Amino acid sequence: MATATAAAEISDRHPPIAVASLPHLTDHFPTLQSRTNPLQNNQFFHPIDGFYATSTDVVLRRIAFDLSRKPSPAHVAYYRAGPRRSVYFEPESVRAAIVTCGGLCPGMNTVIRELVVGLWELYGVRQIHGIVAGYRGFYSSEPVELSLKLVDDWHKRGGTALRTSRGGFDLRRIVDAIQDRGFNQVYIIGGDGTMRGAVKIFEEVCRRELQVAVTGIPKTVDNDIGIIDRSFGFQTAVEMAQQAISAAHVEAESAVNGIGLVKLMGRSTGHIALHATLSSRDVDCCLIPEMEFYLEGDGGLFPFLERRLKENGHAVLVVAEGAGQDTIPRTEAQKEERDESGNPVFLDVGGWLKTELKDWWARTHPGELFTVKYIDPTYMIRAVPANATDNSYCTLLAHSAIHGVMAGYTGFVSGPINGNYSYIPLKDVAEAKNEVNTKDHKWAWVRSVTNQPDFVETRLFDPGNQSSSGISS
Ligand SMILES: Nc1ncnc2c1ncn2[C@@H]1O[C@H](COP(=O)(O)OP(=O)(O)O)[C@@H](O)[C@H]1O
Ligand SMILES: O=P(O)(O)OC[C@H]1O[C@](O)(COP(=O)(O)O)[C@@H](O)[C@@H]1O
Ligand SMILES: [Mg+2]
Repeated sequence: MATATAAAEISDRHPPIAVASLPHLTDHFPTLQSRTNPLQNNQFFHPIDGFYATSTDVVLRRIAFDLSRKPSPAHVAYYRAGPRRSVYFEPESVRAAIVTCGGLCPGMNTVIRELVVGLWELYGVRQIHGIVAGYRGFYSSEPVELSLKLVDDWHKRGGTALRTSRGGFDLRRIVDAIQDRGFNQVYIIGGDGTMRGAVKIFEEVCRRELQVAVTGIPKTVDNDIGIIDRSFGFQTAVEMAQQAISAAHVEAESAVNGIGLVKLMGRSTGHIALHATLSSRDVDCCLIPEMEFYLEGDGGLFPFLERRLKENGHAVLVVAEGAGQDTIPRTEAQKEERDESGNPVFLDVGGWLKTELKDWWARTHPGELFTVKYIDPTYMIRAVPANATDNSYCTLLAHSAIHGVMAGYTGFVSGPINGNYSYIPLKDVAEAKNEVNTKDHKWAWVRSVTNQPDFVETRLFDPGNQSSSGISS
């Protein structure tokens, strides 16, 4: 059969699998003794064949390929997350520290709770400490003792019960505190900035030859962290974003020439705006940081909105906070402004658009009714408890992290890759970005749902404008 031949040819060309190696405590402590995983004697687990993940269980990073293209030199794969048959910690000797850093994200409390529950129930660990208010908490406050009882209902609460902050990353003092307090497992929950900090902590721990496992649990409401499928809390945030879009839609369609304008989170990536647009279907135009746009002239935002107002009487516009930042006029001082973590401070693209829209309408349609209702649900979409899907995701994430640490891995992150929980080198995650690819199918879906201009090629495809496009028949 032709297909069998094709399959044979393909397997001949099948590139080798390159497994991303993970740092392990035995790299620095080769004589460290392993012991049987206490799960073996846990009354709630009956380890059967396949229960323990082994070093040959891997997850492929990419699962979609174009067979007609030259194969890449190797498939990249990551170790599958899960309990290992042997562990490198005696439960009684574990002193775990958990810290949350950066902005809020639905599910942070669930991750903390499940780290405590997993360590306590699965592995019998009792010394679990919460670091208060982000990285600075390592050296500026007393840790809180965490117990099953204390964290019992934390998964129902938004925010982080440990509190969080930006800035305050003092590497020497943080690692001094880890050393002085005798922490040997450090669980760091945070976004891209936090992960970059975690890499430095891991490297310093190695440099000082401390027997400490460091793991990162990626938290980012706007899904800007690469390699993993998505971050926890993202789905919850998209659901909340949709409520804002619905409200904007109601306001817009109840007005005469009404524009509903919603600003959503997304500093450098427009995933929340994109997903909320795709699922809401009320959106006429979605603006994201990965795509430049312009307001007036052929193919611009305003002529497009004018057409929509003429056709439908209203329009809904969704804009990610990082969109248009290069277009909004700003002073030299504003250009330099940074938050405590060093992130650039953005100007309010929603407020700016609202003003520009009003000016444009007053200029071009004097005396005609026009309304812009601007909704900025920024903190509402992230300060809520996680939904059911995100809650179970947080649980698996936390337990995966614990299994990896107990097995002696360090300098790693757990996260789902193509739906399978995996262990990824921390450094790779800290460096990987997850931007919206405006050239791929997902963005094409957005454009097919909204029919919005692409702000680049519109004139080329406008049949009424062929002379200026250079297209000849
Ligand atoms: N490059 C970096 N090196 C070390 N620490 C960093 C770095 N970037 C950010 N941090 C620290 O990580 C923490 C969170 O960073 P931030 O950017 O505010 O949030 P997020 O982790 O959610 O992106 C802060 O304490 C900040 O000082
Ligand atoms: O006012 P804050 O707490 O600095 O938070 C605002 C920022 O936090 C975020 O929600 C998330 O950012 P991080 O992932 O870097 O924490 C951004 O989208 C937003 O600009
Ligand atoms: Mg960030």
